[in-house]
Amino acid sequence: MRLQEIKGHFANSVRALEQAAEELSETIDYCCTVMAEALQNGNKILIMGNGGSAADAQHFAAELVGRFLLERKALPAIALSTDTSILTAVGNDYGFDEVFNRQVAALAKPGDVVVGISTSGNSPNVLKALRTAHEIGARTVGLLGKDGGAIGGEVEVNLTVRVSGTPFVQEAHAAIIHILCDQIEKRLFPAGTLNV
Ligand SMILES: O=C(CO)[C@@H](O)[C@H](O)[C@H](O)[C@H](O)COP(=O)(O)O
Ligand SMILES: [Zn+2]
Repeated sequence: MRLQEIKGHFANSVRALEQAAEELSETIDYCCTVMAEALQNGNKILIMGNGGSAADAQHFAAELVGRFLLERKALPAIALSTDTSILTAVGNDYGFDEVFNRQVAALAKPGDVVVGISTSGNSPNVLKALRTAHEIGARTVGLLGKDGGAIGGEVEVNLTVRVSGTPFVQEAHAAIIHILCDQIEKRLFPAGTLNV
């Protein structure tokens, strides 16, 4: 019974990856172009999400500021889920729906890329911040799940892994983040040295 459950989880995860490969590869390619062009123009990438997606936001920013596989210069990316003083001050004083919005209002510039990660596509704090990003003139990307939710209807680049089950969506998101990092590095640093 337990082994069936374990294998069932793997099977659902594989299905989420297959769905993403089938339906999202072209949009992922376009997303890489948007991000690579922004970085080439001196803009930055801001990334946010709640819970497991907060961890994904940090993971993505770390790969860009540090490195994914290529030895190359640092790339500007900030996870908006990391500063406990900002999160607690803004959450306490203005409410939880403001924790990312306030940071986007402070940091985003026209031409930056603002990425919202949400498995439901409905987290109000992510949606609000993406609306502000759009008003500022930043490009908006949604790394989403299920039916894409409210965020799916508003972002410029919609990467929705159309499966139910938060863990399986998150597992596909992790793969998409690695693909984005890989492609961004290869496009910006074709002569970069490989570190494996
Ligand atoms: O990692 C998980 C579940 O796998 C949770 O921490 C999950 O991320 C949290 O419940 C989030 O608050 C869900 O938000 P969202 O993905 O719907 O925007
Ligand atoms: Zn999780």
